[in-house]
Order: sequence, then C-alpha cells, then structure tokens
Amino acid sequence: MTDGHATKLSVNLNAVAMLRNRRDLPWPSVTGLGRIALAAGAHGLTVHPRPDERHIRRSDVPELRALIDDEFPRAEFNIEGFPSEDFLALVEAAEPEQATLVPDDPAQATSDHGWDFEKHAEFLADAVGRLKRSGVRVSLFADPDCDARAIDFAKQTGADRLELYTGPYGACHDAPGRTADEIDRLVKTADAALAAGMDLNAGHDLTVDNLPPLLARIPQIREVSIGHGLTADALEHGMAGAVRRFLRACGHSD
Ligand SMILES: CC(=O)[C@@H](O)[C@H](O)COP(=O)(O)O
Ligand SMILES: NCC(=O)COP(=O)(O)O
Repeated sequence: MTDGHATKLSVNLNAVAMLRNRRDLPWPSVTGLGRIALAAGAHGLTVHPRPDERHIRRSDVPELRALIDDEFPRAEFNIEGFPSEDFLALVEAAEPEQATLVPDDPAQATSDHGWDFEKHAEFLADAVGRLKRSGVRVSLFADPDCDARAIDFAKQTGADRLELYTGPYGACHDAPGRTADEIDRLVKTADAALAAGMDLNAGHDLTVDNLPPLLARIPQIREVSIGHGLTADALEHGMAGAVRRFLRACGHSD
C-alpha cells in the first residue's frame, strides 16, 4: 500500500482516562494526550465511554470534539459503545465522524465479542439508521469468524463498515502457534465483508508487533483503533525521559 492508502491510526484514549481517574487530579490529561497523538500524526481519536465512566467520562467527549474541530480539523473522532438511548444521544450531540456499535454489557470488563447480526438485525438497523441520519459513519463490531450469512445481515443494517474484533489474534502473543489460524479466520471474514461491499476497520489488543502481519494479509483495513498496546508503548518509550525530568526536579544535573 502506498502511504496515501495506508491504514489510518485512531488512538483510543480509554487507557489514559483510566490512569487519570485513579486520582481526583486532571492528569494525565485525556485531551492533552489526544493533542499529542494528533500532533504526532495519528489520524483520529477513539473513545469508548462506558456507562459507569470508569475511564472516559461523558464530559471528555465535548472537549475532544472541540480539540479536533479547533486544532486538527482533518482528524476523525470515533465513539464506540452499546447503542443505548444514552449512547445514541451522546453520539448525536458530539457529531463524531464515526460511531462503532459494540454489543457490550455494562458489566463487561472490556469488549470480548462481536454482534450476533441475525439476532439483533432490527435493533441494529434502527440504531444505524438514526446515526446515519445525523451524518455519522457507522461501523459494527464483528467476530473474527463471521460467515457470509452473518455478513449479509450486517450489510442489511445499513452500516458502512465492520470492525474486525482482533482480541483472539492479539491473545496469540503467548501462543504463536495459533497465529496463522487466527489470521486465516480474520481474512475469511474480511473477504466476505469486502465482497458484500462493506469497508473494514480492526481493533482490540493490536500492537506494533502483531499489526504488520495483519495488515500484510488484509491491506484493505481502513482504520485500526489502538489503546492498550499503544499506551503501554508510550509508557515504555517515555519512561526514560520522564525520569530525567524528575531527576532534574530533584536537583540532579544531566
Ligand atoms: C471495541 C473495542 O475493542 C475497544 O473499544 C475496547 O473495548 C476498548 O475498551 P476498553 O478500553 O474499555 O477495554
Ligand atoms: N476499537 C478497538 C479499540 O479501540 C481497541 O482498544 P485496545 O484493545 O487497543 O485498548
């Protein structure tokens, strides 16, 4: 892929918000880290506000919208979540470029499966129609092993994209023998979605190590949203600089 068509990176800020929420203090700043990510070249920001606000708070959403509008007008805002009335109203107010609908129960620790498109066909068609009438592109979180029938139901909802759930692929970090099978499952789902005329996103537990082999097999993926692995990388690669800054604050010279 040439750079013009390369997969876009949307930085998921949930992990930053979770760190911030450990204290009643404004740092690390979700908006501030979003600014750094966009200034470094990320194509967009993703948030997955959950009903208990354990990481992203409702109040983060308008701040991030304003950051993009005021400072990075070419960037995209992606809001993920279960399409409850509260969520749909939040999305309509924020007018993100994209909403990703995820079948998460509020008690779930993190996203761990895609939609049953046949079972929830009508519910999803209503939610997708409502968001698209507000001008929001809609992506649906999909299991890595959807068959053509499932994809057909997904397509009928009117959604634009499917987001391939890459959690089981990410879990191969300690079971490399399973990697080829997991990629094959994702490729089959991707082929069926592309044949049905749907575009593709991907996300969950992606890292700098597992991303290149995935994109080599499915170069049509338009966007990856990455939070946990990217935040871990930011800590690892930023730790030395932070220690040097604090040593200076303790009075040590370089
Ligand atoms: C849909 C998806 O895979 C991500 O949004 C993931 O669920 C991140 O959410 P948490 O940061 O709450 O785990
Ligand atoms: N949409 C998927 C996503 O945002 C992934 O988050 P993470 O697993 O990288 O934290």
